[in-house]
Amino acid sequence: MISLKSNFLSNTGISGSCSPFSAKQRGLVPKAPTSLKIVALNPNREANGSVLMENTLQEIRDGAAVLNTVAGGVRDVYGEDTATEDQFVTPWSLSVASGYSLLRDPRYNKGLGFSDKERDAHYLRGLLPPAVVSQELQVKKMMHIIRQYQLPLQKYMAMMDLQESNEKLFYKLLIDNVEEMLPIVYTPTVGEACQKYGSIFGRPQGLYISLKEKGRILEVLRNWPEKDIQVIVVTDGERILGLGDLGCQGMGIPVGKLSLYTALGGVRPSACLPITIDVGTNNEKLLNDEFYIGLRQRRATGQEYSELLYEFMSAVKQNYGERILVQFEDFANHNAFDLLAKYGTTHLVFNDDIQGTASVVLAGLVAALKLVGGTLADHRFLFLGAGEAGTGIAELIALEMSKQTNKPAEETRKNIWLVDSKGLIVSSRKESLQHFKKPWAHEHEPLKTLLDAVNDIKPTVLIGTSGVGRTFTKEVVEAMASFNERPIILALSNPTSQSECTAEEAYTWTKGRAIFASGSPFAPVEYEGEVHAPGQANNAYIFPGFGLGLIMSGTIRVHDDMLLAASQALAAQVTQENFDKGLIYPPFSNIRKISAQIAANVAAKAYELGLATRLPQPKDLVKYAESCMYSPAYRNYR
Ligand SMILES: O=C([O-])CC(=O)C(=O)O
Ligand SMILES: [Mg+2]
Repeated sequence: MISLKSNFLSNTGISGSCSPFSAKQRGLVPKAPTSLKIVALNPNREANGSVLMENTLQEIRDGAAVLNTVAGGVRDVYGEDTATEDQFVTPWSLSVASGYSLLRDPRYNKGLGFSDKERDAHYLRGLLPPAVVSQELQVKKMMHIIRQYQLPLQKYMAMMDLQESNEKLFYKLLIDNVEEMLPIVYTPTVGEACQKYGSIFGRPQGLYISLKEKGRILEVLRNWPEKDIQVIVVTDGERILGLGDLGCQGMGIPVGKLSLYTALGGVRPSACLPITIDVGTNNEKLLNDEFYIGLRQRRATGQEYSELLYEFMSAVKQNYGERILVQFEDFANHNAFDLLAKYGTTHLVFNDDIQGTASVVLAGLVAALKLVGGTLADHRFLFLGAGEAGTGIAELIALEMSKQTNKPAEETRKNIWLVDSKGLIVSSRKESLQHFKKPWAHEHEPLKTLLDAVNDIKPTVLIGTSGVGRTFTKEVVEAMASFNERPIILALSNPTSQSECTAEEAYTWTKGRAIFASGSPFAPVEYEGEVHAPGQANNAYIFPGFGLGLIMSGTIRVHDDMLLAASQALAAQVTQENFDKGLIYPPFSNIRKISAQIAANVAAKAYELGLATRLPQPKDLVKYAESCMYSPAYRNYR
């Protein structure tokens, strides 16, 4: 039996679980202007937890008080109890705030979007000025306000305020203006927001689990008002973008990633839970900052760290079940690989920095082949940076090459070279290398600098995953252009300040010949009369659709083939028109359609591998993905 409980319930003291009382006994018709109730009947009692059921419950949570649509099983009982007594065998009740509290409730608030009828029915008369406006006009007005702010951080804060006051308007605005607003709610601005998180936020946006909560994590999870969570994005704040250890202030990242889960991937907001695990920070500046919001101690490591993470992962599974997706985000290398390996076999986990980035970059490379010719195996790849992103991408390219050529990965890896802070990774360094670098230690004389490596290896593709800005120098880029007609240059580190080179540098130094994409967005560049629009090789293309695919199919484990499936789906979305502009990614303006394609491909792979538990498999997975997507349009509250 599903118990449905929302934050409103805790406000009104009405239980969300099955009640032994009849509809009338429970007084389903609101008498006072403090609360209204919706009763949801189980539309499919035999198949508890079925998609039909979940869609129904989702509708309720997403602001639908108009629920006569699904098999007559769910009814709006505002002012009229139309269900017969025996229909209330297994009811759930959901109370929705009315009047003043409704306006303060971000999930249901519509501001001036409330119609006159709704204002009468929901005790809003006089609480709003008389004008009634459409959601479209509200978006237009908000965009007008946001565009007047000079600083990206001001825009970011305006967006966070909107999310806190009118969630549907926030998502509609974000979806309808995705290319303009992505750099605000996401990289690069979210990086600055994290750096200043302590001073700019008052309201909690996610769960904080610190060492203080050790032994009580399950209890903490249960404090979160939403119960039906489908995806968690969790960070421990140790490597926030390329900005390093921001401790507890890393919370901006899970919050931002999850708002993209909804806006780009259509996962409903109430199913998303941002979490920051606070084991301390080694950032001296934060430790000495009197306004720092986290634990004032150096990072716990070793057993203390693993025990907390183990308790967290166990509590998550215990509370939300086998199908909860946990996305690891911005952990430092030394924990990221271990966590993925440790929990990959027991939980539905996904590391966005290792796997999401790999999938998006592979898609871009596959698309780029249309511009440069050849197969993946015909190219040579050189990375600057051998951490999560670098080795993750390298591994996925090697896997794809090995599938295409029928050669073992040990063989295909030989086309891929990595440079770290000590120079080219070569076999003579093997002993002192971290385990994730070892597969890339090929036979070669040691080379100290990136420039030496570029000149020696002569890569066709240069990929920056170093987290260090301006490391693709003029000499490096010019060298790439000297032996490649169209050098592929990907400067992936975030935010913009950490990008290995700018779009302008890439196009200027290659005399307009580069195929360039970056992790953070760059504006189009004009070079000798021609406009070059750089692509954004950011995992935001992948994780929302990837997650949706896992969730909608009830997948219980992530498999590398699903990353390849996501990659293929994304690469297939690049049109001739995009190629003509030198683009290797489709524009973000189509992202919901793209996410549906990715979700469908990922789900299809999950069914093929026997890892999907939601049966039977829907016939048309793309249509199904689209039908699962959250809509930010206002509902009518009758
Ligand atoms: O957040 C982003 O823009 C991409 C990413 O995962 C990272 O840089 O860690
Ligand atoms: Mg990340």
